Amino acid sequence: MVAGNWKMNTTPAEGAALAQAVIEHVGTPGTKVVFGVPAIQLTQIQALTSKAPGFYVAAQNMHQEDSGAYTGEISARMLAAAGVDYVILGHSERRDYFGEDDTLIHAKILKALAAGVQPIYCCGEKLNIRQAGNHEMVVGKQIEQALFTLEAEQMRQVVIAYEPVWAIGTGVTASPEQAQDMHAFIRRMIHNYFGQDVAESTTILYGGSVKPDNAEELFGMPDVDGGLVGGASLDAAGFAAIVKAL
Ligand SMILES: O=C[C@H](O)COP(=O)(O)O
Repeated sequence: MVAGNWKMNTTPAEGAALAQAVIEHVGTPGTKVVFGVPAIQLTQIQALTSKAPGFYVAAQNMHQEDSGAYTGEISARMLAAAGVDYVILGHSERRDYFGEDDTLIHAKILKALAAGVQPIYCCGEKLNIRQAGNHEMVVGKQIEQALFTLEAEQMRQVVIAYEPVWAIGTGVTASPEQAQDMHAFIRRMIHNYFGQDVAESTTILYGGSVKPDNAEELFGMPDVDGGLVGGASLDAAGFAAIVKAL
């Protein structure tokens, strides 16, 4: 899978043009291609992807309750009813700027699964944690808290995105070996808790300064199943090149 996270970029007109251009550049993809778009564009991009085999649409966030007095929020039920396929949960920007922790993210994951929207669960360590050599401990705890009460059948619906925070939007990407080591660690954790079958079928994406010129090397690592792409997903030709690298 290659998922683009547009974050808070593009107007509806710009978003429609971007998605259309990517679809034209890529043609029929040999992998799943996901557009993670601003909420206001979900129905519009869904209308495009529903006619383009291999393309899907993702929300960038949702609320953990079904409905109620939560001004400004969107529920999993609404996403499902709008035909949204995936929802990005636990992105480091949600954790840092909106105070989301793994208890809250876990609640959101359960709601998304119950509604039939597949979570793309983001985890990853900050630079000081990596420098102290504690990255496996921190990411391990994130995985455990967010995912380790799910049933195996629920876990099969979850996509994991490992995004070292120090690589997001910085131009500094993890080396292919650093990405592989962490992905293998995450897959071992999934294996130990959910068993081999689930571990092998779980898609683990790498995110953090993925660009057309480093995608092939990163995606070439055995446990890297694709990417969650931020900045480079806003350029149609560049994003298409990343899709083709996979
Ligand atoms: O969700 C995507 C990540 O935050 C990566 O962003 P980036 O590719 O701009 O580093």
